[in-house]
Amino acid sequence: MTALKNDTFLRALLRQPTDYTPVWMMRQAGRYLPEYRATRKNAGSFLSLCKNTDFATEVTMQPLDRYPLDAAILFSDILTVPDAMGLGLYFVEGEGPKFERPVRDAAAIHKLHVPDIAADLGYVTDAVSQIRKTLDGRVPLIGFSGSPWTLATYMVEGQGGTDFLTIKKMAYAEPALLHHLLDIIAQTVTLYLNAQIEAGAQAVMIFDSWGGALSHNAYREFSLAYMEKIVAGLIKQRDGSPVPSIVFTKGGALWLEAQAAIGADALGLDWTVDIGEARKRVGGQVALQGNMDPAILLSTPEAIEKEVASILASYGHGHGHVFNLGHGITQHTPPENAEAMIKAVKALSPQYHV
Ligand SMILES: Cc1c2[nH]c(c1CCC(=O)O)Cc1[nH]c(c(CCC(=O)O)c1C)Cc1[nH]c(c(CCC(=O)O)c1C)Cc1[nH]c(c(C)c1CCC(=O)O)C2
Repeated sequence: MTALKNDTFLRALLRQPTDYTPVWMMRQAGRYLPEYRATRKNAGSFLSLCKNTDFATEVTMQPLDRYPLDAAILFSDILTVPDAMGLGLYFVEGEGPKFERPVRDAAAIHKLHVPDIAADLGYVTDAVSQIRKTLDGRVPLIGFSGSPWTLATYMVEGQGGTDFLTIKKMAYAEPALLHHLLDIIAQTVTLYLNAQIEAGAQAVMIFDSWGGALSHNAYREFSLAYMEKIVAGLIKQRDGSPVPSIVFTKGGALWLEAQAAIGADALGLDWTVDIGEARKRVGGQVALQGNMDPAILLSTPEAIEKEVASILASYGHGHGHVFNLGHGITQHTPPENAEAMIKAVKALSPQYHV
């Protein structure tokens, strides 16, 4: 494989010196880009974009061809994992992801097993290999998965964005049953991330999008403990290079100290926390990724530059910061506003690295 021409992102995750603060955006390949909407139309649906290697590669590259980003992220979805477990993923336009066969009781959960990654998720690792070839060392490729807790919320509730009462009732009334489910998912996610690493992923991110819905104690028991197991099970690249890991609990900024102790290299931050404060709390242990409110990208280039300057200044001098949004970019973002953010990071960050 070609040597990396730009390893700024990987160095920042390992808190090594860089010349500037690297930047990428969660959901950087997506509906805010007209070229994404065109490819999606050709593919017919979002899932056929994910399942076709050429389409997945094409949309992964689209934001990189437009902007000077420092990382690529595999185009896929966290819900490929429960789909591979047989739950029947589908998308309803305007309503988001759903499952035909949610697992709500002991009978359904006891029927689940760890899928055969090569057979059932081979389309994902094929995409990883093809994207690596297409990138040709331009920037590193991020592989990803959902956290066991976040995947379990979709599997038990049957859809996202609910009040989580079905799964929370299970957590409090039948904790052993939920632990059994989380354990199967954690085993699957470990194998899945390692298969992505074998196929060429150079960093991995675990999206715990719904961890913030848990209580202080339940978060540790039902979400963080499983992410800790996964991180401990991750392998290195074929050539022995480390694969930095990023753990992102949306709504989890109150618990950064606990997150910093699980062995991941970096923590993702949403916009509810001041990044300078977060650095004071955990910066000696982990790199930090974040944390601009994606809604700021709906404003003006001037407002965007001001916010970029404020986040960079708050993190301050030194290494270990990866600039990103605090959650995925929204589909209503004007592409030129994303460009204004990326350019501002490139222009304003070198002063913090001298
Ligand atoms: C919770 C979650 C999901 N998927 C994901 C998460 C975790 C991150 C988060 O909290 O947002 C992760 C994800 N989903 C997608 C990526 C691709 C890589 C990237 O560019 O970051 C990643 C990393 C593509 C996608 N995943 C999805 C889209 C939009 C699909 C489309 O083209 O219609 C994209 C680009 C679909 C999806 N998939 C999911 C949701 C809630 C939706 C949105 C549904 C909607 O808005 O209609 C589940």
